[in-house]
This record gives sequence, structure tokens and C-alpha cells, in this order.
Amino acid sequence: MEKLMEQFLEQSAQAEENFYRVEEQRLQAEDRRREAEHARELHMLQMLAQVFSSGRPSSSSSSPPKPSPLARPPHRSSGFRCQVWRLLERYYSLGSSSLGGMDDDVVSLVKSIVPPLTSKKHKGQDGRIGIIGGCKDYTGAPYFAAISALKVGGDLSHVFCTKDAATVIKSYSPELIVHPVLDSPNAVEEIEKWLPRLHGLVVGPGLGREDFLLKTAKALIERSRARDIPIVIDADGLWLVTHQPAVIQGYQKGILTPNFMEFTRLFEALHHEPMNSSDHQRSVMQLSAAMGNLTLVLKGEQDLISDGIYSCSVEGSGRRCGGQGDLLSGSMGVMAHWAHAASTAGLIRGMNPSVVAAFGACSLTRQCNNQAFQRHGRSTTTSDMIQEIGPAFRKLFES
Ligand SMILES: NC(=O)C1=CN([C@@H]2O[C@H](COP(=O)(O)OP(=O)(O)OC[C@H]3O[C@@H](n4cnc5c(N)ncnc54)[C@H](O)[C@@H]3O)[C@@H](O)[C@H]2O)[C@@H](O)CC1
Ligand SMILES: Nc1ncnc2c1ncn2[C@@H]1O[C@H](COP(=O)(O)OP(=O)(O)OP(=O)(O)O)[C@@H](O)[C@H]1O
Repeated sequence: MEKLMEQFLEQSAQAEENFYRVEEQRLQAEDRRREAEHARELHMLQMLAQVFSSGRPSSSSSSPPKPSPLARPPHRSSGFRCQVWRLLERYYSLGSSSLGGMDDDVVSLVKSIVPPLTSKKHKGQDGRIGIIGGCKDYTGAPYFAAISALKVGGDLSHVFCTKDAATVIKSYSPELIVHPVLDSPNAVEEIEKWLPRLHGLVVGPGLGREDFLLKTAKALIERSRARDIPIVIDADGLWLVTHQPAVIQGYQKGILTPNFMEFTRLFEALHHEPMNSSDHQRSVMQLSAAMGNLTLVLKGEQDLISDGIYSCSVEGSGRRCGGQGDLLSGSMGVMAHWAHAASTAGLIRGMNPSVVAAFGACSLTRQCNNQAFQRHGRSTTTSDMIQEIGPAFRKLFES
């Protein structure tokens, strides 16, 4: 019996070793294929850039000029030029890892949207954010999003959730304002009363997928849109968008933050065909276009942000714990308000404010993950990351 057991263990160890060997070979081949594809694409775009970038300094293939994220397409009126510009943008962003400074340029734009802390302001000016989400099953997600909005620097954070989620969420934190209205018969009217006081809305964390909750969320998105409020849609809010894309399509103050699964569902719903999962940048551009060029953030090893393609690769860690996406969407809700306010005030020009907000929130989330991981390693949770928001924010945007 013992001998049999030994044999069995040996065989399974061998099988495991074989599996890892084959897997490693597969990953190496995939890396080589991607590198070759990337090089081909860069080369092609480089040639296009040289042909079309009249007025720009000519670029050597090894060191292309550093792009300014502030720059605008030269003549937006011309469709052809616009297309060329997009190719150039793509070329520059594809080359961004070798350029190095790209992230720094966008980070400095994020710095410029952060409102200064002065004694002249009243409570509420730096952001009153609403979270639509929180139901019987999910109380953590809306809490993470709402507390992150506060810790980033928003002044007031409202959670609109179902009745049975409200007491639970209140008990997590006295800092949140929690409205137990999401499943009341007149939920839309109850919540709409608050819209004039809100600077940003985050729809989806812990919302659930019950029809009546999604119906309420839909009506609130429509009414917030009519009031020109920046809207971040995440988690179950994206389930709604997958089934009814028109609810947010074309809204320039809308930001979608899908993880890979959510992205795939959305892509396949809009394109009626399977996604080519080997080229994420292309898929992001395609989906963004299908959604009316709104800002899209595909979260992952790098966060890919359209319009154009920006990639945020601030170093995080290998730890993925539930709720990181809620930290992201909550902080993005505040930053979207700041970015649009800064844009209206003429403080940022030439770059889509939603992209600046998205980049800011992605960098921050990843930096929080990195710092929390240094302290807690494998046991890092989203609560640990939330503890890092203050120091991470200072390090990225206030130094
Ligand atoms: N503590 C809480 O209350 C939390 C609640 N959450 C809520 O839970 C609800 C459902 O969210 P789910 O994300 O589970 O939704 P989905 O049902 O869309 O996710 C399906 C599955 O996809 C997997 N997945 C994610 N990224 C992937 C990738 N790159 N490749 C392969 N698989 C991947 C996830 O592990 C998940 O099990 C939402 O309302 C969400 O807000 C989450 O935010 C996590 C924390
Ligand atoms: N592979 C990765 N490497 C580094 N960072 C990552 C990786 N995947 C995700 N992240 C970071 O975590 C953030 C949230 O992405 P994630 O995929 O965890 O979202 P989510 O599944 O929607 O989260 P939630 O658990 O809140 O629903 C991303 O914006 C990114 O900063």
C-alpha cells in the first residue's frame, strides 16, 4: 500500500512538473509572438508617423520625440487628419515604454487637477460623490468605493443602497452618508432629489443584478446624464450596460471600468463576435468607438485607457484581492469631478478630462496595492490598500 502511495505521489509530481514545463514553453512562445507583433506594429506606425507628422521634428527609429499628452489633433475638422492623428497617438503610446516619460507627463496633468487645500473653501466643494450600489449580498463593494472617494479627498460620500444593506454599511463607517432607498418603490425620485447636490456618480459596486435594481440604476444614469454629472460605471453597472449600451453610449463624461470578464461580455454584446484576446489595445479602441468614444478602462496587468490608448503600468504587486476595483471606481468618481472642473477652468487643455481622471485613479490604485503589499505581502486586502491611499496620493501627486 505504502509503495503504491509512493508511486502515485511520484507520478503526480512528475505530471505537475510536465505541466509547468509545457506551460512555461507556451508562455515563452506567446511572449515571442507578442514581441514580434508589437515590433511590426511599431515599425508600421513609425513609418506612418514619419510620412504624416509634418511640423513635428523628424524621429529616429530608436528615439522618437517625446509626445506631449497636452497636444491636440492639428485640425479636428478634417476626418483624414484625425485618423492620422490617432495613428500617431497610437504610435507614441505604443512606444511609451521605451519613452519612459509618458506616465510622468500624464501624472503631472493629474497633479494639476488636484484642488488645493485652502481655508477659503466650504465643505462639499472638493466633491460630493454618490455611489449607486449595495444590496443583500454585497455590502463591502459600495463601502470600499465610498470610503476611497473620501480618502482621496472628496468631502462627502453618499451611498444609495437597499434597505437591508444600509445598516451594515453604516456600521462599517460613520463617515459615510447611507440612504436605504434603492429598493423602495419610488427609489428613482428619492435619489433624484440628491442629484443636484452631487458632483459625480459611481454606478455598480455591489449593485447586484436584480431586474428592478438595474432598472433604477438605468433611470438614474439617464437623469444624471441630463444634468451633465460625470458617471463612472463599474461591476454590475456594466452588466446593465452590456444589455442596454445606449444608456451611456456617447456620453463624454462617462467612464467604464471593466475587468477582463466584464470587458469581454461588453465587447461581444456590441460586436456580436468573439473578441480577439491577443490584442487588448485594439479591442479597447474598437469597443470605445462602438460606445461612442467614451472613456474605457480595461483593468489588468496594465490598465489600458482610451480615448487613444494610454497605458498605466505603475508597479502594483502580484496580489489580487476582491474590492481593488471598488477602490479604483470610488477614487475615479472624485477625480472625474476634479478633472472636469479643471477643464472648465482652463487648467487642462487638449486632453480628455475623463482620461486624466482614469489615469490618476489607476496609478493610485496600483500604488496603494504596491505599498500595502510591502507591508502585508500575501495577506494584503483591500482594507490594507485603503489605508495606503493618503501616503500613495502624496507620493504620486503631491511630491
Ligand atoms: N466585498 C464585496 O462586497 C465585494 C463585492 N464585489 C461585487 O461582486 C459583484 C460581482 O462581481 P464579480 O467581479 O464577481 O463579477 P462577475 O460575475 O462578472 O465576475 C466573474 C468572475 O470573473 C473572474 N475574473 C475577473 N477578472 C478576470 C480575468 N482577468 N480573467 C479571468 N477571470 C476573471 C472573477 O474572479 C469572477 O469570479 C459586483 O457587484 C461587485 O461589485 C466585488 O467588488 C468584490 C468585493
Ligand atoms: N494583473 C494585474 N497586475 C497589476 N495590477 C492589476 C492587475 N489586475 C488588476 N490590477 C489592479 O487592480 C485594479 C482593479 O482591477 P481588478 O481586475 O481587480 O478589478 P475588479 O475585478 O473589477 O475588482 P473588484 O474585486 O473590486 O470587483 C486595476 O485597476 C489595477 O490597478
